[in-house]
Amino acid sequence: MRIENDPKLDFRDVLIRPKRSTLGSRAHVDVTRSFRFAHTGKDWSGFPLIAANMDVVGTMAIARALLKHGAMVALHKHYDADELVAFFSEAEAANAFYSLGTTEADHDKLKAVHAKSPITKICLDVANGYTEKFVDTVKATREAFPDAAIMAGNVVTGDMTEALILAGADIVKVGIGPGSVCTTRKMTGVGYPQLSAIIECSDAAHGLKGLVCGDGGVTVPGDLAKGYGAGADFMMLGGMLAGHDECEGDIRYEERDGEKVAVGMTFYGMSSDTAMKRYSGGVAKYRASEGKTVEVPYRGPVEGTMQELMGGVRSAMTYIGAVRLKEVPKRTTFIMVGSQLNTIFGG
Ligand SMILES: NC(=O)C1=CN([C@@H]2O[C@H](COP(=O)(O)OP(=O)(O)OC[C@H]3O[C@@H](n4cnc5c(N)ncnc54)[C@H](OP(=O)(O)O)[C@@H]3O)[C@@H](O)[C@H]2O)C=CC1
Ligand SMILES: Nc1nc2c(ncn2[C@@H]2O[C@H](COP(=O)(O)O)[C@@H](O)[C@H]2O)c(=O)[nH]1
Ligand SMILES: [K+]
Repeated sequence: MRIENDPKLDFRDVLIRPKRSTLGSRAHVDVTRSFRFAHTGKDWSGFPLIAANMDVVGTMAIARALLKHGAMVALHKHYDADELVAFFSEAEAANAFYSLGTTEADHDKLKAVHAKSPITKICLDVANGYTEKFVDTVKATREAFPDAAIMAGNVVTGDMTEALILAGADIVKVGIGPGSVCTTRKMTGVGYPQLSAIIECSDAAHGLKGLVCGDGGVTVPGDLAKGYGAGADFMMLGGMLAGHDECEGDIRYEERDGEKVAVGMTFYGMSSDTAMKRYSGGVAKYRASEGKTVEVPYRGPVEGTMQELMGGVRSAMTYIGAVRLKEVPKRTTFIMVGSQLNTIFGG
């Protein structure tokens, strides 16, 4: 047994210190980023936010809505091949990742879809990115799809970030246990505070010209700015994008003044009982669920939430004098805090 003593931080443990700047308006900052993917040499630019590959938010409708802002989506894994073929032949699929795990069936489906509609972005997603099997899957996928950008995870340490990039990933997905509907830390005791995970993994990735996506744990728009400040090239969001018209969750309605109004929407982890019942016929005997099922408030079109998220990032940039999103990590000084929000009137 060993104990590591240096502090490891979560989003809530820090704030960003303001800095003198010449920026006069939040309209004067540029939130787009341009990247060259290490393995394909191809360029991408846009707003580096990715909707998580979860049933409720990793949807084709979210992809279409986010594309307007140059943002992305990792589609959930449960569309059938025909739907995927049709979607990936649309222009709206430009910023969408095809997501899959490590099973043979997953990979056969990807090949079948790719043969009809070329896939240019692949998200290899498993709960535990530390297994040999996963590294082998990344290598095999890189060989089979030399021209596709590959995002792979999840991991939380520099060593494994490097291993996945060397195996063929362009983007490493970072986060074990920070998610809004995640119970991995509670069930297993395993995890890593998300801000530190992003700082350490991005440092490792950037040394190899790789990129990272901070996945999970964003609870307020400010966490997005902190993630970019910590070095995340992309940030992935689940819960913050749930509850919208473009989602695939069940809506709950209430009668109000004789009218039926939408009030809530289901949202669940991909390792929850709900997901396992739906896709695997239940929870296997030797494992426990590692996700929750919750109801989030119904929030209308995702457009409003995107404006809040992007507006928060723009404002953060003016506070630290970053004209372009790329400058944010260089201009970020985190200060450790005992409390970050005044909750007298709620969160
Ligand atoms: N970022 C995070 O913290 C987490 C994210 N998730 C999300 O939920 C999805 C579904 O998760 P889930 O169904 O649990 O598994 P996955 O889809 O990740 O993968 C399951 C495969 O990995 C094997 N495996 C080995 N160790 C583990 C482990 N500790 N946890 C999970 N699988 C393991 C499983 O074998 P076997 O079943 O035989 O053990 C199975 O073959 C994930 O793909 C991910 O998107 C889930 C948990 C954590
Ligand atoms: N441990 C679990 N993690 C999960 C599960 N389903 C999804 N996830 C992870 O959460 C993020 C989204 O986080 P959020 O805080 O933005 O909501 C997602 O991308 C996955 O990595 C789960 O069942 N268990
Ligand atoms: K995910």
